[in-house]
Amino acid sequence: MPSVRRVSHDLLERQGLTTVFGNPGSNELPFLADLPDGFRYVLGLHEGAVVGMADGYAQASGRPVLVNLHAASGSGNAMGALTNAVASRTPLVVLAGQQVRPAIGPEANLASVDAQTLMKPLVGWAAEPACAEDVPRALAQAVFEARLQRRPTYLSVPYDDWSAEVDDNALAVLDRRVERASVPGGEQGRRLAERVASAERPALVLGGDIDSADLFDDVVRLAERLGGPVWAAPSLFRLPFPNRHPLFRGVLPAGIAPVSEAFEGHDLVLVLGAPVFRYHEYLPGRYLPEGTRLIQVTEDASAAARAPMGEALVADPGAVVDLLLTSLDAPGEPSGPYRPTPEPLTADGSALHPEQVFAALRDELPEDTAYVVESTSTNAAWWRQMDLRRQGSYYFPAAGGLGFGLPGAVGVAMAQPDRPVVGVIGDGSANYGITALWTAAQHRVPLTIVLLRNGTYGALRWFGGLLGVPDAPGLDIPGLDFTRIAEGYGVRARHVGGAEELRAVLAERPDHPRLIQVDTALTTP
Ligand SMILES: Cc1ncc(Cn2c(C)c(CCOP(=O)(O)OP(=O)(O)O)sc2=O)c(N)n1
Ligand SMILES: [Ca+2]
Repeated sequence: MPSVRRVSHDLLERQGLTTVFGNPGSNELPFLADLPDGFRYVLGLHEGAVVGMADGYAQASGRPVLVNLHAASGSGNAMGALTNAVASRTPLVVLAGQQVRPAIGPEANLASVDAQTLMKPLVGWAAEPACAEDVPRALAQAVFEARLQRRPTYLSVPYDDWSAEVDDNALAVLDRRVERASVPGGEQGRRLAERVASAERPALVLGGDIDSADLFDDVVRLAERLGGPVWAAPSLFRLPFPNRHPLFRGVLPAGIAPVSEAFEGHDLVLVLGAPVFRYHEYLPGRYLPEGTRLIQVTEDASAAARAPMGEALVADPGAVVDLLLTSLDAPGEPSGPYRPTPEPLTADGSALHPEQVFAALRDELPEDTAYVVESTSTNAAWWRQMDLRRQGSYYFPAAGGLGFGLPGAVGVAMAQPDRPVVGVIGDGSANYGITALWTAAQHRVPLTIVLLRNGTYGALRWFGGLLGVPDAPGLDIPGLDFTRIAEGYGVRARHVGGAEELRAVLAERPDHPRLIQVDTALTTP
């Protein structure tokens, strides 16, 4: 009879989870034994980097990804990075090792006490099978839950289960096919189409799911058909619309009152592929202006259930976009030229203004470059200078948890080896996932990291002013040299002084990872 391990490896192979991101402990070794050909194990030196890389890889490949972590200590290290994966609705399957069952209750060393509770409420589903024979089915459930709910799942498996033998019943899970299909048909579809068609001043709000679901070009057609303004939903982690398109009004401010002000004068706000809304600063006010109706379309039932206002339709946004494009008879036409980019601001002294760095990226890198950004005081500069017009062009930590950027860039580059990938990372953020540089070097990932060094936690300086704590301690991070840190992890690095030198270096196309450090002036987010 086959072993739990053999059946589980077979299941993972059939479900396409053959790239495993991990950091092993002794509990995990029995699962890793006899990994079949075709499996690729990508080692990260810290679990935060492991999950960040897996998150980037899963987002860029559009497929669930297996993450193999050590019991409580490894799973605990992964929590911060998991907050981003939860917010970006990334389907990660986290498989953690566990002590043998008789050793869990007495809390022997490496026992993960109450393992499936440890990761809640972060993961959408967590379990520890009651017996070895149930492991293949539980693993299949973890994969299907992650894929259906688009949320990380967690499975804790005692390490002696993998060698246990299973009967033919356990093999039944190998042929399972589990899919979701939700298209608003009949009366639901007609009513929605009429509401949108009859709106006099509609506005569109687009979420990260639009980019994740590769609807980037479809929503441009829909927006040009509707003719109204388009916003990106607050707390943007993927770009859902060309940022210089004449209809694009930018990212909605993350406060209740300013969002309501933005909707003034619109009789219908159609929200596609976003929660309503992921506010940030607490700025109380009316949720919606008088006379404005909001309809949210999302396949995330929890997001639909928890929204504080408006109507919600739990459906596939892609199917709704198709429905509206078919039913709206307004011909629609391109809405004029894309907005030109302004001259980049400059800074006093030797440091560059972030806008000069971003203008160099825009001018010197190919149009299909994918950017993974984690620099929290330069968002305004970034959107003033960048001109992104392709699906999958922009990734940002979805829950604002630092430590996604650098590992995420490695993961995106591994998933899309034929696309230029650039990480734009602050000197504060870089430290939360720095060990991913080693993995990039080991796998010779073609990747450019642009390290913005302003010597401080710039965004917190700005928040300090906002919150009346201008002289908060612990905000300066002087003396970091990421060229030497990177070289220590095996990644070639250089410091560039001026804009022209930066442009010349960016124009090179190395086939290996590199880090470019540039001193930048502090700006406000
Ligand atoms: C895991 C984690 N720790 C701490 C923070 C708090 N934090 C921190 C520490 C920021 C400063 C980031 O500094 P940076 O150098 O990366 O970028 P800027 O200088 O452009 O702000 S922004 C922010 O929210 C966080 N978001 N996530
Ligand atoms: Ca900084």
